[in-house]
Amino acid sequence: MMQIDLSAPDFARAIPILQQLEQAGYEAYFVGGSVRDALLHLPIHDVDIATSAYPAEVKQVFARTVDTGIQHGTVMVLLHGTGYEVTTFRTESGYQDFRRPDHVTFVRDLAEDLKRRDFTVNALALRHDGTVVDLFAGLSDLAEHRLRAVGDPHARFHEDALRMMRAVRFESQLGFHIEAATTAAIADNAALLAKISVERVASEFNRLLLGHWRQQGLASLIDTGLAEFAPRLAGQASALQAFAALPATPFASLEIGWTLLSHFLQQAPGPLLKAWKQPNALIAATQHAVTLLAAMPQPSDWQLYEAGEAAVVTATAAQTYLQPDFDAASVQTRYAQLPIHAAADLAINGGTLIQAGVQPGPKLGQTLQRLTQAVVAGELPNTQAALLAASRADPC
Ligand SMILES: Nc1ccn([C@@H]2O[C@H](COP(=O)(O)OP(=O)(O)OP(=O)(O)O)[C@@H](O)[C@H]2O)c(=O)n1
Ligand SMILES: [Mg+2]
Repeated sequence: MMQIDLSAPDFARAIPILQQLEQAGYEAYFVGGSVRDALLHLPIHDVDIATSAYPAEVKQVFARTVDTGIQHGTVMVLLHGTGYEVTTFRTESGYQDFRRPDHVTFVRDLAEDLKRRDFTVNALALRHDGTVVDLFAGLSDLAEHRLRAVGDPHARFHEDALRMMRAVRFESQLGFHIEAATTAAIADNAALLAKISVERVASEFNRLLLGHWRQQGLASLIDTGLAEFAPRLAGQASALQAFAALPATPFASLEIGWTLLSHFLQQAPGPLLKAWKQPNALIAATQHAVTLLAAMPQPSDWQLYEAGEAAVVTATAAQTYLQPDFDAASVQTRYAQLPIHAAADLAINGGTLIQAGVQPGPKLGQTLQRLTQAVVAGELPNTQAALLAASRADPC
């Protein structure tokens, strides 16, 4: 049996939980993504623990627990200020909606729990002494960077269709490839993706966009037909192919990814990102960046001013994917050197103009806009005297 190093602080601090469960006569293991990531020498997060103890038994073993998901078998154990999810070994059945089981049954056998998991590399269990339980050749799949469904891939994707998106996300995130039978099952079941909530699909897609092997993840998304069942990607194979063929450099932000996707799909970011239920801040940021990207490679000073700093960073980065010799730094420097960057930087405002005798109303707004443009263009100095003089000379 293979041994792994448990000195990573996240594991080390949780080991007493495994030990206390064993001392009480139960089995307990680290399971899921933390085991996979530790074996890959990647940073680990959310340590999941699985145990043969039933929820009521877990609560008897530990002084401080919180019922976070007791009907699913999960009890949160509080230790040194951290909460650890401890979940009873379970089997699942039903899945009439392709999203979640109708019934979960608590079991005492680790094998029963591991065999309902999605991929072999996610079905490893790690004991407190560092031994790894590997019932489905997950270690050799891990070594070969292979994603393989546990058991029958069709069954796994029928249980939870989101797993198909997880596969392409892991591909992008880990640089693994999906083995043939698993790929074929995704292609056969791609339509089930439509059963999954947009938020869950989007969460996987965003992680795919940010992965270091994005090209591979996108290629599988297209080749398996999954993209046909994702919001606004149906019928867009050639635009997606072009997007997937962008230089492999990872996107430094979601904004860059969505800006380029919107560009290739020729879809306005508003409706595109709303269909994906993305947060309003990401939608607004992408809208500004897409507008500026359309003005690349030579945006005017005014276009840079209107875009604002965040969109300048995003759009210049996006342009380097479209035009490898693009000089992003010089456009960013031009932005930095603009005389003003926001209305608040202007030496006058509406109130100053009214005090100087300009009538309130739409004309006032137009005058302010013209003065702002003149300052941004370097045609007027940003001083109250110069701007007031110019407002008096303003023809309208
Ligand atoms: N649709 C899913 C989601 C999760 N799991 C199982 O539950 C574990 C934990 O799930 P989750 O935290 O969502 O994913 P991780 O694999 O841990 O990956 P990460 O946390 O890095 O996203 C997975 O490893 C897998 O064993 C599963 O079988 N099917
Ligand atoms: Mg996890």
